[in-house]
Amino acid sequence: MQRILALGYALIAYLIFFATFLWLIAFVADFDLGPTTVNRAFEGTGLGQAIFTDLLLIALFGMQHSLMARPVFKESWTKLVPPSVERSTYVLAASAMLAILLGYWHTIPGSLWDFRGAPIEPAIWVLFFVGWTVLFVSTWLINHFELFGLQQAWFHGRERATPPPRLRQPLFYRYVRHPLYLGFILAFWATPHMTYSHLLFAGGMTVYILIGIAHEERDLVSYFGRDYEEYRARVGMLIPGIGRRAPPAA
Ligand SMILES: C[S@@+](CC[C@H](N)C(=O)[O-])C[C@H]1O[C@@H](n2cnc3c(N)ncnc32)[C@H](O)[C@@H]1O
Repeated sequence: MQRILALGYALIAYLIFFATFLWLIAFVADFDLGPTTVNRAFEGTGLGQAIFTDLLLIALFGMQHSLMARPVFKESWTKLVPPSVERSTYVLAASAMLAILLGYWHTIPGSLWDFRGAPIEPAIWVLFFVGWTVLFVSTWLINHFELFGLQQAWFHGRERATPPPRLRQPLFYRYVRHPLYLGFILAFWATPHMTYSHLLFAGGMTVYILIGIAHEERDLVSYFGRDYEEYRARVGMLIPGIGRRAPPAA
């Protein structure tokens, strides 16, 4: 019974995440499909309050992600949450924080560029969708079901131990160490209409991604050791060949 509950919980967490993620895509694209978009959210507050609120929302989102993903945090809270649904609980918390970010976003008036209707507009949309595609494919290259907590609950249900994570370097991972984050960055910046609202979102999230990479790589080095250090010395961070780190001492 407990195993079926764990699997049901993992599935619900996955579906909630999926729905929130679709909202994120529509939000960034400024498609009126979800409750808000980057340019059609809260209005009417002063500029200072809007910027402060948006930066606070991004910071809260980043803190939840960074804190809950750390091994030391996982170690302590798996005393409360069963390990089989630890990742699903993370996914659920991340979806809640994302929904808060998108739902309470404050629109900022004005724009930096506007290529809507210009010949370059289709190329920008292609880049936008390439970003989401790279991101989605990268989840499968890492391990889609493990990333979203389904594998852990499934293995628990079948009374099998979850296999330990492996250092993966297929396809995009041969050229950059963080293709999934690169996909986010492309999708956030490739817009035909860069409003100041969108600029704050893209800029704030990019800064968070760079901070997240530093934390993630620290954990990857401590888990995979020399293998990750060698990978990091050979492969660029977000752009091929750029952001390689000094090789480990022999
Ligand atoms: C949201 S994914 C992002 C992966 C990667 N940073 C990227 O942008 O493609 C984060 C998880 O992937 C894991 N991870 C990152 N790089 C990995 C690799 N090369 N092989 C296996 N797992 C990796 C991290 O330990 C973390 O649990």
